[in-house]
Amino acid sequence: METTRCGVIAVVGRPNVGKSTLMNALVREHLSITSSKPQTTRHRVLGVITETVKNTPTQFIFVDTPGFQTKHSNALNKTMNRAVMTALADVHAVLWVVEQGKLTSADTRVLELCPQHVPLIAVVNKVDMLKDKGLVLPFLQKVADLRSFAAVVPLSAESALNLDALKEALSTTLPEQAFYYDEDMLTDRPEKFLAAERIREKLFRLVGDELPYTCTVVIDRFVIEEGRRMIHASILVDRASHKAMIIGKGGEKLKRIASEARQDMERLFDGSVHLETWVKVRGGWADNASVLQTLGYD
Ligand SMILES: Nc1nc2c(ncn2[C@@H]2O[C@H](COP(=O)(O)OP(=O)(O)OP(=O)(O)O)[C@@H](O)[C@H]2O)c(=O)[nH]1
Repeated sequence: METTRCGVIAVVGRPNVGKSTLMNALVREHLSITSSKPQTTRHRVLGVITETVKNTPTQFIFVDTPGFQTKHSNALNKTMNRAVMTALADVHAVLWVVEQGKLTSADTRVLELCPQHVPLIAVVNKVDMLKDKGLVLPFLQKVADLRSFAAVVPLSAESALNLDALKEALSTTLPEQAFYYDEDMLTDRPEKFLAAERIREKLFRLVGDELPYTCTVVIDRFVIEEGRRMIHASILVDRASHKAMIIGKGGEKLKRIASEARQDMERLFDGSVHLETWVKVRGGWADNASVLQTLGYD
């Protein structure tokens, strides 16, 4: 039988270093949502890609994780931190992502959580931002000195620069074993989840920095009628003032959020989508563990 490699890889790092952008670039699909606001990622999302690397068919199963939180300690953040720890407990390799030129105590704290017995690769992201590429070398050395890494790989997730080098380094750390999933599998998440995430991404991107990170999206209805996905979604916010912020003047903002989210969904699902969205006020949900469970934060 032909040799194959397959493994689960956790993508960890402090908020905003580009973990979700990296996973999307690696699987070449916009699966995990991204924005310039820290804490965009709240759930574990699997991204799967199967391809031949160094003549060996290899299945990479990436687990994108929320950025590890050290600043706030509400129930939502505790749940997110637990998701990071769970992701790390049972993997074949770990990608620890940092931003070029910036090594903070939050980065090293995440590094300390990475298990010693699992191959660890340091990814130095956002190298496209460097005008003088020579500057990256001392930074790579600084990172390499922190621990015995299987590799230290500089790249740009956004510009898809040096991703092949990462896949090559990563593939050799994965065990020789049969694939876990079909070769065309992309994610373990259902369409309903991906739909809610698309809306949440637009919220993060289109509503200004004043948008409280506690707002969330719930899909109330998701049915397929004559090949068309009919989706009803509620955006849950803490206060009436947040609701006004999202709806915008004359409803313009909400219209744009829904329209851009619908277009993304049509691309992702490869089919027509009818989307209706409402904004509802539900106070204090980010601090309420049982509400979090109802909303699917596992
Ligand atoms: N210039 C540049 N920006 C990047 C790159 N990768 C990611 N970014 C930007 O960095 C920001 C954060 O990216 P995300 O992928 O959401 O980061 P994350 O680590 O998943 O963030 P959390 O969800 O907070 O944990 C976004 O504005 C991205 O566009 C890169 O290679 N180059």
